[in-house]
Amino acid sequence: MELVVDMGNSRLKAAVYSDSELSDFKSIPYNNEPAIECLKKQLLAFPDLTKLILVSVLGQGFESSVRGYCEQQGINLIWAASSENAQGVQNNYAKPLSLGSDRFVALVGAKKLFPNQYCIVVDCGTAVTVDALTSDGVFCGGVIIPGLQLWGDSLTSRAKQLDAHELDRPSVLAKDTAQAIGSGSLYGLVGAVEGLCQRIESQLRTTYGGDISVVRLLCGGDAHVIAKHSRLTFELEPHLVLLGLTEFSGT
Ligand SMILES: Nc1ncnc2c1ncn2[C@@H]1O[C@H](COP(=O)(O)OP(=O)(O)OP(=O)(O)O)[C@@H](O)[C@H]1O
Ligand SMILES: CC(C)(CO)[C@@H](O)C(=O)NCCC(=O)O
Ligand SMILES: [K+]
Repeated sequence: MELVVDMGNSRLKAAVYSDSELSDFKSIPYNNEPAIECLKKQLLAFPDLTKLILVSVLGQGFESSVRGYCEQQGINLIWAASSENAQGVQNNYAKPLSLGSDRFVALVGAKKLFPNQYCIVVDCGTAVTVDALTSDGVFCGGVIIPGLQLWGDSLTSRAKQLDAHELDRPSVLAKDTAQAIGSGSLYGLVGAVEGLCQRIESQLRTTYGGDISVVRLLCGGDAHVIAKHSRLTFELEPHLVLLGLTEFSGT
């Protein structure tokens, strides 16, 4: 069987890929463990693993560890990474290889779901990325902002009187500190995502024509909560990166 794995900054996300379907979704925080140990534990749970398709934002040292481990265990590893042009996506970043591989793979996933559409891909993880893709599969650029957890963390780590934030009681008329920070984080991020989508859309219309339609896709750990509170319409695809990884299966 094949496994697709997305090694993010805080969490491992994985799914089994067989018969063109994804199943057995997992999202496991690293907590205080090295990411490689977390990955090894997951792999041990699949003794009949034949192929591992993996994307990582964890750098060169992590990549070497994974390559070494897979070689030692006889696991066929496919390392999905940003490139100038692959899987139907043309990467127009100034330095194409410096684009986060998770962003590239998410764009590949969007291209698979909406092959002939302009797309905006919003990935809501530790960081939030908002990326634009033309109907021809050209990645035209995007932005990076802090993710939901970081909005609150940045305040609680820098302001003495701010010590906690709660995201589960959102109100713009919050009546205690934790609720005020949590609500500010949530509605602030929702507003930021909406504003960025609208700016990108108007730029796409200026460049490619006023009559184009643009699909907005939302993925990542906080996709549901952002979709729930946004007034814009999104295609909710929480596993877009894992879906994008399946396109690397034959490579
Ligand atoms: N099981 C969970 N427990 C707590 N928070 C979660 C959980 N799953 C997702 N989240 C939320 O998801 C966000 C992290 O997103 P996600 O899991 O997509 O990526 P990540 O591994 O943290 O980061 P990256 O963007 O680098 O992939 C956090 O802000 C958190 O609020
Ligand atoms: C932006 C993140 C952290 C999102 O996971 C990741 O894609 C990354 O580390 N990117 C490298 C820098 C870039 O994409 O420009
Ligand atoms: K991610």
